[in-house]
Amino acid sequence: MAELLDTISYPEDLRGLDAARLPDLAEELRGYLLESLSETGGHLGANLGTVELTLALHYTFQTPHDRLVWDVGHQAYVHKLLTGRRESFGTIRQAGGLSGFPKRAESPYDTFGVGHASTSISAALGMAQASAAQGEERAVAAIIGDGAMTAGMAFEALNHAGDLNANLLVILNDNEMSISPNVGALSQRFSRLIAGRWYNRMRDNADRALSRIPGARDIARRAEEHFKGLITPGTLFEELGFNYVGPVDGHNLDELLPILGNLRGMEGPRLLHVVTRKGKGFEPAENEPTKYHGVTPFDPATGAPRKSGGGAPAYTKVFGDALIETAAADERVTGITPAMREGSGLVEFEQRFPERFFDVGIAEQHALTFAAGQACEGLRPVVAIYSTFLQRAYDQLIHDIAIQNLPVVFAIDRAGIVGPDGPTHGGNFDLSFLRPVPNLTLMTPANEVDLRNMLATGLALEGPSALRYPKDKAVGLATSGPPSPLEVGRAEVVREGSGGQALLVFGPFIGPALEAAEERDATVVNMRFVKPLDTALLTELAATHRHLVTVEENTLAGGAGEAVRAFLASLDPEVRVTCLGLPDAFIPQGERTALLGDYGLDAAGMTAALRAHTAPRPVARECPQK
Ligand SMILES: Cc1ncc(C[n+]2csc(CCOP(=O)(O)OP(=O)(O)O)c2C)c(N)n1
Ligand SMILES: CC(=O)[C@@H](O)[C@H](O)COP(=O)(O)O
Ligand SMILES: [Mg+2]
Repeated sequence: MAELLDTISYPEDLRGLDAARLPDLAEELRGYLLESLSETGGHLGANLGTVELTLALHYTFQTPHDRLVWDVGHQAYVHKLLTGRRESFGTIRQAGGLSGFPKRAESPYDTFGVGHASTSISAALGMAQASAAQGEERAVAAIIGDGAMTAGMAFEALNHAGDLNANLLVILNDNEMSISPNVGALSQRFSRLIAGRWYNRMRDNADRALSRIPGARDIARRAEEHFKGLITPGTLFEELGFNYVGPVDGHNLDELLPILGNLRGMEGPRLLHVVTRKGKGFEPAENEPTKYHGVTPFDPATGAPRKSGGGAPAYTKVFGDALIETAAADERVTGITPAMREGSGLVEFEQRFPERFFDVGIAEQHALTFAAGQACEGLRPVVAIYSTFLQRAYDQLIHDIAIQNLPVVFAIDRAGIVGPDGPTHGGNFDLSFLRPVPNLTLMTPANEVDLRNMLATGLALEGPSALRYPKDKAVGLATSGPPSPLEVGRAEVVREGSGGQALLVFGPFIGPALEAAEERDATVVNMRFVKPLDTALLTELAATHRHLVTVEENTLAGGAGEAVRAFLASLDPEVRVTCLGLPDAFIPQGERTALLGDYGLDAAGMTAALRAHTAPRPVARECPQK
């Protein structure tokens, strides 16, 4: 039952409640989250951990006039439930449904579109500065987790906020977790502080004792500030110009409400350090916060997933196993992840090679240049990174790695369509932004055997390389034998056809391509390398094939198909090239297989492309006479 929650559609309804009712509402929200997400899946742990904080924020801040900017935004489901989206909450992360992250187009309460970490303070600072410049009286708060606080961008923003002396509240939601347990020196200091709650009790006891001695409290306060500086990171924030308050219990509304009420009215940069528990109120999630960071539909009674895995391993696991095999054979190999140990398949690698595993936190730029430094000293670093998050370190890839031609291997996961996470997490662009980079070898495995061999290929190169693969199960081939290097720039003819047409696939499309090739007796080629292209094979094909269809799970703009088309245009303009890939758009959220079909990246789409060959060539439009 959620009789209180049923009365709340918007924050003004919430603010009409007596504060004493809020703990009951918190419990109803937790029950609602568990029930709904047990059906749909989603980011469970972080949302259970921010129930009270979200209530307190919408209760004390005059939203939407006041601005709340969520960092990453995966923890903003309660925010959505309280801002007019309870009825549609069951559609979250599904095609046509609510986004899993705050999205400006979705609600005026969603002040900034997020999904990638560590942007909230910058955006909130921009809003605070603009509001002040326009004479708008409004409170602005960024809510950032301890994981997101490990990114350099967060400190760039703190530094600037202190410089501007901006009216900005930063709320650090510290649950000692990223997706994995949080990493970094700052996180360790936070943990000691939280563990050191004795610090607060000791201070309160001393305060009471000294209050009876005139003047003693001032001396003690100064001593305390010094002492606090010795053991709390609050000093770090205070050095950046922030008034640090905390740590406070992020589940205690009696603490949160007055503190947020006071901080809202204060001026200048303030930072409230809030301590929460990821997964709060649901024992399985409290006990295994990493496992319950992102969940598929589950049994709310036990937390067990409704559907078990099974079938061929995901490419992520194929990569993780191959990295272990290559590292076992070559002690120079290291594995580096920017805070995505589980998602990138490195859990077992860390267990096998703890001294060669590096989780650098949410710090993609640092991850790449750290790898560059390792490579300078003869190591063979492998950076395991999602395509979408690699976007954040593009300059490091070019400037620190490619220009110096350093042997860093990029194992790019979640390439192409990601599904429920939607546009902010799409891996649509990596072929386009990597192809122009000199010195870089760019590979698209078509199956698990290719993936293993391409890892070995990259590790054998003296310069940078990248292999990219989707969030999907592998095709299920036997992977006997150790990963072994391929001949760089050589494609694999999978089917010899005599119909004068060919399907050239970049990635795991051989199955649907073979299906589509039957009807017209088309040739099927596993291209394997986007860079360098197998131009010798393309030259050979062009002599006997008058229509080539390229297939890639990447935006067409600047993609692999364009490389093929450019080469053939220079060779024989009469050869027709049809490119299948993603449009010039951000791919919406939805179910991955359905989305692949929507864009013709399946057997039906390839068949249609081959059939179109008989269609008359589009007549070039007459250029209008000047
Ligand atoms: C730039 C970037 N890198 C990685 C991620 C993947 N990611 C999503 S949430 C998360 C952990 C965030 O930890 P924290 O900010 O502490 O939030 P919590 O889940 O603990 O509430 C990570 C690494 C991301 N969203 N953005
Ligand atoms: C919020 C965030 O960025 C991550 O939790 C991301 O959703 C993980 O994606 P996967 O579920 O594909 O690992
Ligand atoms: Mg955290």
